Amino acid sequence: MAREWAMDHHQTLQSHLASQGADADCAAVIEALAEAARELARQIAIAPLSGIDEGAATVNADGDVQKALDIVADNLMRDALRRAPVAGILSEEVNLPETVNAAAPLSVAIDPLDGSSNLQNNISVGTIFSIRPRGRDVLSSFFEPGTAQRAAGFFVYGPQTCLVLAIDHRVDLYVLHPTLHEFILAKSGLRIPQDTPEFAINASNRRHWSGTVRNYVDECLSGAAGPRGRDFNMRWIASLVAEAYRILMRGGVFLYPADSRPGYREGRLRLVYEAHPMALIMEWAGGSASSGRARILELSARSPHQRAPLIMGDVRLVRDVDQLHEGVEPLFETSDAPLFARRGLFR
Ligand SMILES: O=P(O)(O)OC[C@H]1O[C@](O)(COP(=O)(O)O)[C@@H](O)[C@@H]1O
Ligand SMILES: [Mg+2]
Ligand SMILES: [Mg+2]
Repeated sequence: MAREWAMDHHQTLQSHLASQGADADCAAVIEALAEAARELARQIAIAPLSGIDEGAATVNADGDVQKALDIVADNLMRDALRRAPVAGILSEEVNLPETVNAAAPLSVAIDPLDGSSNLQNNISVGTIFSIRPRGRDVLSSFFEPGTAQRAAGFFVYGPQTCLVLAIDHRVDLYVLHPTLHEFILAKSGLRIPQDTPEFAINASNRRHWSGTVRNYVDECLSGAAGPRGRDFNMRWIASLVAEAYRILMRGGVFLYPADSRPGYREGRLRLVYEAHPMALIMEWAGGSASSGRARILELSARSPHQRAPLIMGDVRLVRDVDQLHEGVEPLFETSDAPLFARRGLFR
């Protein structure tokens, strides 16, 4: 007999949200996303991942090459959100936020397919989302700090399709049951395991990093004999959702810092639909997320696709990186950049 998750009496996403008294509008948005994710998981499973049949390459608002599945994912997610109580949608794949129903209470920022630059390798990819109250107008919801988020989460399309959901100050894990076709609660109240000596960074960028980041990684690499006094393990999956999932399961720290390459002076990851939702998930699972100089949840974007450095995971490991930044002038980010102010371009 194969082993299965001890799925909590087959409690579905819908029944669990209702039993926990989740806000009805938030629940409707999450359920709409889950429906789209079920279909996206199915399409990923049958699509060519190699890029062979993809036709002409297009680029998104940020200049990233779009894969055919990026477009499929974007259409599925935005179609689903248009049927939910949503005022506006900001998608990685679209230049400007879309207005859906200006009177609706919530707005959603979304990375429809995260990790897609490595899709051809059949690694885990995912969908990241951030649910926020509608601001004075549709645009302004996306320029609030991350503390304004009502809920956030990500789906992983991997060996198992799952949903990690941060809502009402807890983080729950649901797994898509392959025959019931429902997201079933697998664990409520995830907590990041502490003191796991493990870091994740794309070390091929070492020559572009600041001295601070280089110092931190060198200290980890020097192991038990070095200043951190422990042997560290290293991981790099190149898929943010898979890295975040690993941290929730095993602990450790993830870094995508700013570096000196053109276009990377504020890091690679996008603040509103990558760093903000991951930061909420980390904090509500007992961890933290920082840019090295500020708490990610306190940063506001100056433009929809604003980037930010992201260091996330175990509170103590994130604090070690923050401490190395103390008193060191920013090398790449300028301190007058609106990323460091409370509001940005549209105000
Ligand atoms: O290829 P790099 O520079 O290591 O970057 C990997 C990072 O880029 C991303 O793929 C960016 O996300 P998208 O695939 O949504 O653009 C993250 O998932 C991942 O952490
Ligand atoms: Mg992404
Ligand atoms: Mg993406």
